[in-house]
Amino acid sequence: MLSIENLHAHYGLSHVLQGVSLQAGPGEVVGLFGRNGVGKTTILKSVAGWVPASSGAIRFDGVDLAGQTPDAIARLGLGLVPEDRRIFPGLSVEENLRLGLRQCPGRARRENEQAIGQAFARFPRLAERRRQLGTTLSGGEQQMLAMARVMVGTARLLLIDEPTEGLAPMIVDEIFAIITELKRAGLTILLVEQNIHRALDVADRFYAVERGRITLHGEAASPADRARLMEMVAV
Ligand SMILES: Nc1ncnc2c1ncn2[C@@H]1O[C@H](COP(=O)(O)OP(=O)(O)OP(=O)(O)O)[C@@H](O)[C@H]1O
Repeated sequence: MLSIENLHAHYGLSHVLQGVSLQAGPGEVVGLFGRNGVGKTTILKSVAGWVPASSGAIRFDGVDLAGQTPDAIARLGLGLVPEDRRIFPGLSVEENLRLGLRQCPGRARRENEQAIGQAFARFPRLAERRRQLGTTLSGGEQQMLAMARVMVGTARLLLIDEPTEGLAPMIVDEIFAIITELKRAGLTILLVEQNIHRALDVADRFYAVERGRITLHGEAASPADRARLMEMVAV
């Protein structure tokens, strides 16, 4: 479904991704782990077209994503839930949610309304606050809104960047419950998460990143692979 081969990316002269290769199959949850600043976010942003690849290939269902705009990539069915959540402060909760519909311009209005209805049914807290400005939401609610916004589109692959960062433990549970539900619904997910144990409980496989390279990959269910990962990311 997603295949990244020998991806390189730069910020100016800084060579941030130095030959990343990874795969995610249909319906898989794949964890992406590593210390701060090793390039995890840049991998997600390259896939979503927010950061251009210097070289290498990114294919989604066989389609080469090179040179495509973020909007075009989103319309192919790739949804990025960024770390900073990108909730528009001047827009209401519902207006923020409806921005997700821009990714499916050809879809019937009735289907769009159904998707909005389903999102509000799934996130009753957002439904209660639908007319409030996005900025009045708590961090957890903003994260839910960011996830709901990609869910109302036609995304089949979600790229989720540190969804539980800065959230209280109870809300973290809720976010992981949502990710588990998305997995059950058959979505493919590439998940960057500092809370490695929790992420491994929902993931099928994982990759570890060090200085812009993948240095380990393994099965989430394998105690030996988990032990190797924990050894590597331990400070
Ligand atoms: N817009 C940018 N311009 C220049 N350098 C950047 C930019 N964004 C990130 N970097 C640098 O690129 C490197 C990789 O950053 P990236 O955010 O991909 O890492 P990360 O593994 O996701 O880390 P974190 O967990 O801190 O988000 C870091 O050294 C970072 O400082």
